[in-house]
Amino acid sequence: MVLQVLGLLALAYLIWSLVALEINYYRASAMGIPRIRVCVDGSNLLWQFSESHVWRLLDLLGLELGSFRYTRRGWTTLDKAETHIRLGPAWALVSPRRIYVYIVDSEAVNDIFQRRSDFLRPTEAYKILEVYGPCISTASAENWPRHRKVMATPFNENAMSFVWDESIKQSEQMVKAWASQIPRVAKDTRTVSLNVIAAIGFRKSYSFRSANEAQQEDSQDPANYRDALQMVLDHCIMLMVIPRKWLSLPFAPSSWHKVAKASERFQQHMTRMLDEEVKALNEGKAGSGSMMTSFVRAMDLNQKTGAESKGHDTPMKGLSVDEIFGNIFVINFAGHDTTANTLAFAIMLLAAYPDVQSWVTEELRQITPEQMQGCYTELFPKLKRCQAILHETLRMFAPVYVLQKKVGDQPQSIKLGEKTVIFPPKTFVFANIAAAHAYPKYWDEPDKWNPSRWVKPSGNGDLSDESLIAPARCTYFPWAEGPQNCPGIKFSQVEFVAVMARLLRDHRISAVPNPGETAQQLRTRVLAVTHDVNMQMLVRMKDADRVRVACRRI
Ligand code: HEM
Repeated sequence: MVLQVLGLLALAYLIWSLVALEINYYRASAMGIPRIRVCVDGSNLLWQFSESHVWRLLDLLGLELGSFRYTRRGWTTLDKAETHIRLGPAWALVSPRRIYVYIVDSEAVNDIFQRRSDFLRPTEAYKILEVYGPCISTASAENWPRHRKVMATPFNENAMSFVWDESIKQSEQMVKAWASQIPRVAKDTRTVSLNVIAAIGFRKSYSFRSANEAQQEDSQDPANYRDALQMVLDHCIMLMVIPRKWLSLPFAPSSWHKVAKASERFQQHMTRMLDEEVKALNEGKAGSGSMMTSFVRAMDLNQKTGAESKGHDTPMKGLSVDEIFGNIFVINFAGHDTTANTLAFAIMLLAAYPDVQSWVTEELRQITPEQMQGCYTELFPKLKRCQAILHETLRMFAPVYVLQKKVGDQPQSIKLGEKTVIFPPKTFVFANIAAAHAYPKYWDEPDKWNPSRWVKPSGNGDLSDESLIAPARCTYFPWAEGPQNCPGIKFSQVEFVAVMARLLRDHRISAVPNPGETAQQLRTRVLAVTHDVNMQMLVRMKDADRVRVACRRI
């Protein structure tokens, strides 16, 4: 009986899905762009839990299932520009639940980015980021400018000097550790990135510990800010999906208790920092200069405005305490793995291309190691080849592979070449980063990692006269574009360039060959590891440790 009811329910669900799919397919026809049907929606919870197992099985069986491949999480990173080359600069993926339009056309993408209130960020998809409170990524269209305004100070040029110096310091320690061991590249770049972001957040420098050393010290109670932050970020998916009070239930596994403890510790650190900053502010003192300082100064502005405008319906300014905590978490979350993964990809690619290392070292030999600390303003703009490594790595391995926008209750139109496309209400519109970065119309030999494509030679052989090439608008947008772009652009650029400069000035990275492996086979193996990625939240290598890397002084 129970089985019969379940069977009937499953059948009813199937029929309902097919009908909904056909209705959406028909609605999408009004746009006049190519359409592809998929029987299951990527946001379906049951599918999200089973997706990786289903795909593991299908991969094992070697089955190619036509449009079903568009149900794999992060399929765009595998597809790159292939579907756009076949179907054109815009096409629709239609599921029983929604219509998703993928766009690669640079003018249309730019239009979408500029029209923030027509093409909304689907904040409901980001709600899980509210581990410590509401934040910029989940703010409504009206509230978002208030969050964004407060972000200006922690990312100003003063802060960038600090990012530069801390990144040089961390990479110095990393290179020293690497000289005496086989480094674990992806883990160690995470540590560098974590230490830099923790130093900015807490205005305190932490020593670099390589992954090999850190394995031996695994504390149950991460007492300091950095260790608590590390545990929180390492288990952020768990913290996003399981409420903290469940993690500390008596019968929960001890690993859950550990994560709950770290999360509580992190909150305690933020509360203490907040109290200290409020005290400093009330005493007319300068504060620590950390992110918290600027957030608290903005909070004071809010309180002041609130007091003066009693009885008026003045919109809130600055951030509430919950929003401060929420934003500190989201900045750490958004800034940590994005930069760390990009560094890891770049180091692996450099190991595959020794000639590119020589090219960069040529630039770096113009400065001495002693010149690096305290010289952000002078050095960063000079190091164009180091910046080129970053851009070319992000072109091929952007951590965020699509940018999601959503049409509200009114239809919206965009120009697509000569044509006008009208998106029905509630359509999801995706600016396809992975495709734009691999689109042959925008890039020569898009599959080739070639950092020199970013540098215009000087003509007189003088490296200081070289310049960086700016690609056409919205053909390259790893940090998004327009008003809602990434506030951490400069932060990540400065950190990346500082690490490259310190690493490549006096050292060479190489991949250790397996017995009997030729140089060509080795390069092919390293490149295969960089392309074997997983897309849980961001693009990252599944297992960078499959390539043993050596770092030697030159
Ligand atoms: C290579 C490094 C990075 C890349 C490729 C990157 C990329 C992006 C992208 C594509 C977005 C827009 C997401 C969306 O609209 O859905 C974004 C937003 C954001 N990023 Fe980054 N990011 C990087 C580094 C950083 C760093 C270092 C920080 C901070 C320290 C940071 C903080 C943020 C924040 C707070 C947002 C939300 C902004 C808003 O909602 O207005 N990012 N990032």
